[in-house]
Amino acid sequence: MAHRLGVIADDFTGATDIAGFMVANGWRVTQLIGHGPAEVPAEVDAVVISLKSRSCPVDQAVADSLAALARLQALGCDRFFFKYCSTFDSTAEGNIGPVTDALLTALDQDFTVICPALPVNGRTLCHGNLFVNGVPLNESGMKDHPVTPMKDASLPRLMAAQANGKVGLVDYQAVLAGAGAVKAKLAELQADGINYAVLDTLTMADLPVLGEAVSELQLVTGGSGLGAGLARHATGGEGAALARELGAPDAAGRAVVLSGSCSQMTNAQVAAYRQQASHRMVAIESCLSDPEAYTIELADWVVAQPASPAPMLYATQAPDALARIQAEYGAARASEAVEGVFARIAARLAEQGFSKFIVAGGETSGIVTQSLAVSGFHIGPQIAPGVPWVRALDKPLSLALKSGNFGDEQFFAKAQEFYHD
Ligand SMILES: Nc1ncnc2c1ncn2[C@@H]1O[C@H](COP(=O)(O)OP(=O)(O)O)[C@@H](O)[C@H]1O
Ligand SMILES: O=C(O)[C@@H](O)C(=O)COP(=O)(O)O
Repeated sequence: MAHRLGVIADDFTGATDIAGFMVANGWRVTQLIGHGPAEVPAEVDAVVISLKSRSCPVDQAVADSLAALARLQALGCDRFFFKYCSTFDSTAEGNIGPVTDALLTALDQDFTVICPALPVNGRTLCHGNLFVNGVPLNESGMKDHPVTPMKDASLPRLMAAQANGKVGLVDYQAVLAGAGAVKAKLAELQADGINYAVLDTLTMADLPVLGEAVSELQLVTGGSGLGAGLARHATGGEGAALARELGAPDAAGRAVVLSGSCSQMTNAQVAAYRQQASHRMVAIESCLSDPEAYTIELADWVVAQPASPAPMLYATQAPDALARIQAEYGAARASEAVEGVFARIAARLAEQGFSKFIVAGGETSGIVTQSLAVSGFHIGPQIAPGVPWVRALDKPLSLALKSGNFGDEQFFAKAQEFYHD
């Protein structure tokens, strides 16, 4: 019987990111949310479960990930992929280390790989250090992330700080030498008692090589690039067009843009879209003081705007403004308040017939998707690398869930070019 890959993704944009890349490389993929259906179509090559475990308490992240593992096993998966961010979003407490350790233990394994690289979006790995568009991770915009500011670029150090095992490296020389050399290096590291092997990666062409080298591991961990590599190695890229068709958005029904990311790229996207469409800023004071009334006010505003281009609500702030807000209200309190208002607005607009939600931000996408109560997604065409349109399995709703730093400045407008009758 063919193998089926089970993917445990630590946030919703990450889940659609890897699902989109696997579909673009020829795999048939179903994405499930929370307690979705107990069965998936027989021909599915991979099942992706979207969690919201990136920045929750460690115990909860571990429990949710183990529950997802059990569910994937029940769905016939026999190999597993822990998907985290291409910028390794985590802290010294976790959650990448503890979740990886728990999954290894549950699978009775002691060895896996670490590969967040996604070269098409500028995430590369060299000598174990993670770069974003050529800049070390800790000098990139990720140093100012509201929830997981990244202060180091060394994956061996970042992993060692939050996991129990030992970290080793498969350096780029081995990757250049091909899948056989990578396999040999992995075997050597494992024999030396290493538990996690960081995989250097500089180009998209490296990913099928790595996909081949790790295809027999019970558990791999990393970003959507490695997912693309596994699918490409398995299929040679055949079958992608058919898989994409299922998830394209319908022209019927209204759309809204909800931006809760404060990343550099989202700031640029919001600035560009402000020139093109009706827009309104979400005020933190009102989110905190009277979220119910504010939700109604903002949703009514959206409904009153012209339908096309889709109106935009944004909480997006530049780093200095965000720092002021966080100093005044507390980072966790402020972000929860903003997320709560976006969740309520999405539910209210769906009740009023909105059928397309273009959402910026991983946490924001998670809360919006939960609030729309969908059980899972068909994966559609990619608007930008790592951002496919997805269509709910059980209701007429389409979503574009954009990771903070993905897409170019015209992303919000581009997303609206994919509708079909
Ligand atoms: N104006 C704001 N004030 C405080 N927190 C905010 C503001 N805007 C957004 N946030 C919070 O910042 C976090 C951004 O995370 P996320 O949605 O994952 O975006 P990204 O993908 O860029 O990481 C969310 O929890 C969001 O609610
Ligand atoms: O791997 C990635 O970069 C994305 O899939 C992702 O997880 C990004 O997270 P957010 O920036 O929080 O959306």
